[in-house]
Amino acid sequence: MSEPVLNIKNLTVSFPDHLVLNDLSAQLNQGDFLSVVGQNGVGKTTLVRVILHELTPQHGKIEYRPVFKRMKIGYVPQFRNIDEEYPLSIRDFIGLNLHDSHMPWLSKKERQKLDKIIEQTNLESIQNTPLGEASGGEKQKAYLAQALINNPDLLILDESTASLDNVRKFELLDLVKEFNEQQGVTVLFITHDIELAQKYAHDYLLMRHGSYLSGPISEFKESDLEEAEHA
Ligand SMILES: Nc1ncnc2c1ncn2[C@@H]1O[C@H](COP(=O)(O)OP(=O)(O)OP(=O)(O)O)[C@@H](O)[C@H]1O
Repeated sequence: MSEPVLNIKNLTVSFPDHLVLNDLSAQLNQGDFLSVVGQNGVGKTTLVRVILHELTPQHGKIEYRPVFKRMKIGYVPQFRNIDEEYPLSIRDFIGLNLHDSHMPWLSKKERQKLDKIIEQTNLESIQNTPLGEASGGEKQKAYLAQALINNPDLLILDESTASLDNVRKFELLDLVKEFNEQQGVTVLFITHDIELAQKYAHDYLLMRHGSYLSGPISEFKESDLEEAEHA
């Protein structure tokens, strides 16, 4: 049986004017690919902020496993345009997440790590292109490579495929799937795109205003989402 990575226990988060997360519990095991779905404003980003320690819940907690080491989390944000003048190449941008040495330049080991992730994400031919000149799909791949370079225990995709066309969405998620299946990277995929969740995720967590449904993605019912939308 696979090991738990995140144990979300009875999380409650409220802002001064309203309750956002209401006694939410969920578990993520090593190698899981969980899609978090739900209408705007149900608290998906709030959940990510709690996982990233940016927000403290009023009640409940998240247990990170294994407990004896600091969990490494890779994060791929939603696409946003990067200024054409942005000075770093795709390669240098990916390398920003390397922390092994205190030197301003990369060690041989770090360069090898960088070469490997660039190869694994199919960015070799454009690695020296300025990030600002890359296409939307290439930029998201660069974010993915940067998130994966330190072999994270958990990869969070926060609407990372939104505003990409279908071909680029599939390209990005095919890569994520490879890392999930071949290297056991645990994936938390926040999306509004149910078809994409059904194509790639193993399980779902449907967030509604104050109540939650979860299970294998094969058992996800569109009607549950509609019910949430009309609640
Ligand atoms: N810092 C804050 N102060 C007050 N209210 C907040 C704060 N952050 C989020 N909210 C509110 O909490 C609710 C949940 O927001 P959140 O961004 O988590 O939802 P979401 O499910 O990620 O939505 P979307 O799909 O639109 O990104 C929203 O009503 C939002 O306005």
